[in-house]
Amino acid sequence: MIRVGLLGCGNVAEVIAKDKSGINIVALHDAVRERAEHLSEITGAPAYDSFEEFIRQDIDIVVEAASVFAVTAHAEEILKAGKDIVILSVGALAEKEFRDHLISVAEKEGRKIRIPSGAIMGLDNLKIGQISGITKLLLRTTKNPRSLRINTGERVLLFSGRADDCIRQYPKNINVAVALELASGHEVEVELWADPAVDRNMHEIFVEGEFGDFYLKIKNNPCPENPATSYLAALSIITLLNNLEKAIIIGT
Ligand SMILES: NC(=O)C1=CN([C@@H]2O[C@H](COP(=O)(O)OP(=O)(O)OC[C@H]3O[C@@H](n4cnc5c(N)ncnc54)[C@H](OP(=O)(O)O)[C@@H]3O)[C@@H](O)[C@H]2O)C=CC1
Ligand SMILES: O=C([O-])CC(=O)C(=O)O
Repeated sequence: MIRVGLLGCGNVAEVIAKDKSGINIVALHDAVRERAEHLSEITGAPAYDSFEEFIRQDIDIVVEAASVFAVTAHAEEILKAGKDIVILSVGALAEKEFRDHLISVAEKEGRKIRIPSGAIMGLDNLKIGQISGITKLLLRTTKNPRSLRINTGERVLLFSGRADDCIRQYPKNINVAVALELASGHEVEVELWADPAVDRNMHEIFVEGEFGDFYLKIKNNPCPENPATSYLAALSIITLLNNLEKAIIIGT
């Protein structure tokens, strides 16, 4: 059974920890000790105060659900320790130099970097952009101002531009833009809106290309303790882990 280490023990990790589908969590680490200890009570897995101690454990795959900064700080070491990694804070890979370096480390070590679909649908077939022309790729994300930690009584456009610039400004809110970019192999135009009238995290994706066009709108329920994070992101990781060893792979 695959041995999973959780790097980051916040909202997403708690949903994973409480899942009953048989995920084998063997080690926990969080910058905030109490959070790792809380998940230790739920899972029975030990919580490690230091990352170095955590990564020495007998783990097959580390699930990162911490922060963009955690990926920058630890992803290379995780791969070099002989473990695969699931990266939810995929915004860390917006920087091409870092991304290429990490991929070359994974290749050298014979390990895999897995990017879950996270808070959106449609990432699977968008990979056709790697072999076929895409002429438009726009992500319009709308969240309640509370999620974005701002105060406004009306709908307001906070950002319009490139994904790498947006994730630099909103590292906890727009990882999906970078996931879209990596899947499709194309730059994504990003709009980030704050709207007090919405209570769910909404992502609209507009794509046009040689294949035709599609429009996708998803209205995500937030995680219980963190309105910025969609519950779907945690479900996406649980599903990824459950499918790792299956003989049939569904979706592009
Ligand atoms: N790709 C996608 O579609 C999605 C990506 N995300 C991303 O997933 C991540 C997890 O989300 P969520 O569970 O809601 O976040 P939370 O803030 O609830 O939990 C993250 C935990 O990780 C800790 N942490 C942060 N950096 C480090 C580090 N370097 N080493 C150890 N622990 C660390 C945090 O501590 P502290 O509070 O002190 O920082 C916090 O306890 C976020 O980066 C979020 O932006 C979320 C949803 C969708
Ligand atoms: O959870 C969401 O809706 C999306 C999100 O925070 C992110 O992409 O970082």
